[in-house]
Amino acid sequence: MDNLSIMNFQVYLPLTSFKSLSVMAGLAPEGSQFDARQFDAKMTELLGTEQQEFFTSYDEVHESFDAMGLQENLLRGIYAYGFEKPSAIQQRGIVPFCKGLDSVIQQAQSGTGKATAFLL
Ligand SMILES: Nc1ncnc2c1ncn2[C@@H]1O[C@H](COP(=O)(O)OP(=O)(O)OP(=O)(O)O)[C@@H](O)[C@H]1O
Repeated sequence: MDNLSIMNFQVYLPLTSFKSLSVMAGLAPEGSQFDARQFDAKMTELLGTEQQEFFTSYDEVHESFDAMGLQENLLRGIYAYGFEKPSAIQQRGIVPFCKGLDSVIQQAQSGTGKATAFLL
């Protein structure tokens, strides 16, 4: 099985997805330091701002580190470390991170380069 067939594709969440987290806030266990009212107030404040733009999927695939438009010194570090080609999840996840999207969620089998993508 290759990396692609086991990958659950990344989803980019808009801030509006915090609505569901706000519902979860009511589930904080007794004695928890978590203050659901403060959380709800913060989310209401965030949701009141203009945060309309979001993606539910992301189609761009960068098959080489060169094609990702990374900073020169980062690129040199990657090659100096011995990485020649990004893994499947890296081909899809590094650039959206760099673009500063609100949330990037990726899921893939152990050892496929998730932590490395996050660190880059
Ligand atoms: N593009 C690449 N080329 C070569 N080696 C790589 C590349 N990306 C990651 N690696 C190496 O593969 C190994 C696994 O990478 P990493 O820890 O990022 O995977 P992971 O998906 O986060 O694993 P886990 O789910 O077990 O934490 C590490 O030794 C890492 O240095």
